[in-house]
Amino acid sequence: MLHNRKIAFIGAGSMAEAMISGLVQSKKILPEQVIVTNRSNEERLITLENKYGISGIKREKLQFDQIDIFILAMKPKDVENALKGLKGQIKQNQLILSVLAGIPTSYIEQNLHKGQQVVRVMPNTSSTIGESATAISPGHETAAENVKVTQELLQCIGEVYLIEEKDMDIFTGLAGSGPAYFYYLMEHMEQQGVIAGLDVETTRQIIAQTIVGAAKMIQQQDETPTVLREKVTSPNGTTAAGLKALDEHGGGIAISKAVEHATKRSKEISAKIQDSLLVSSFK
Ligand SMILES: NC(=O)C1=CN([C@@H]2O[C@H](COP(=O)(O)OP(=O)(O)OC[C@H]3O[C@@H](n4cnc5c(N)ncnc54)[C@H](OP(=O)(O)O)[C@@H]3O)[C@@H](O)[C@H]2O)C=CC1
Ligand SMILES: O=C(O)[C@@H]1CCC=N1
Repeated sequence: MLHNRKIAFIGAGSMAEAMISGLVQSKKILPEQVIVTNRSNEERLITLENKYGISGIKREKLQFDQIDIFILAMKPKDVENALKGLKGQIKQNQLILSVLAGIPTSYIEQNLHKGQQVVRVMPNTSSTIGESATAISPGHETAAENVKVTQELLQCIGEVYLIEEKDMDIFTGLAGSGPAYFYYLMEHMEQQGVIAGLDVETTRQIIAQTIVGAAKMIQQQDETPTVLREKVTSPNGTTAAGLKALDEHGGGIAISKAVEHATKRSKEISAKIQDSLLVSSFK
């Protein structure tokens, strides 16, 4: 299904690079199939071109009619301008994927051609190594075949979950932003290893292996996190002391709040963009 399809990233930042890296590494997508463009940073296009063997093309030189799938990868604040520029260049039968947090498919549909097929997707930066947890949610006009194409494409960068669009905010709070919570946790664990006299590189690898092991236990053993946590925790042992400190310092609440606030921010971005659409429809 993906054979020979041309994929163009509109936006060349962190998320575009993570996806490009995963797609090319998967070998299911050839570098020749991938094009990336941005607003103005030509040096960035050259860097991506050299690193991944794809084509970095200035926007004005992009042959829009040669593209099968566009992936919108700019910040939400830039989407209005980006869509204005795109509308005059694309056709109704070209598939649009959007990775933008908080931007509903309806907003993109209303700013492109009538009948434009749009799929909202939420990958994370682990796409870089083919380990993303990615959600997809098709818009109203999107044919089943294009949902399959999207699934097949994004399976190249990790696991894909087909969800209802109303669940995109919580998915973003859990998985889109999720890697950052684990890196934050790792930063704090690492500090303690170094304070205790370990070298930073060794500490980092020990923590990474500990997290990989715990994640694989959840994936491979039919046990809940609670049961697995209890198995680590000996009465009056080291883990009990660590968990007591986590509880006393609000560790559990802090993690819940991180997910809650990221989810809330995704909803706020949606509300803001929908308000702006409402205002412009009254102009
Ligand atoms: N980073 C992450 O972990 C994740 C991000 N996302 C989503 O991905 C999107 C991009 O995020 P991220 O990669 O971090 O952002 P970056 O700031 O790293 O990159 C944004 C890119 O968009 C380009 N751009 C801005 N306006 C336009 C335009 N009108 N036409 C073409 N390109 C344009 C910029 O080009 P230039 O530099 O030339 O201005 C830049 O290349 C966001 O919407 C975010 O919600 C989703 C999941 C995870
Ligand atoms: O921070 C952000 O808004 C983006 C969306 C999910 C991860 N990064």
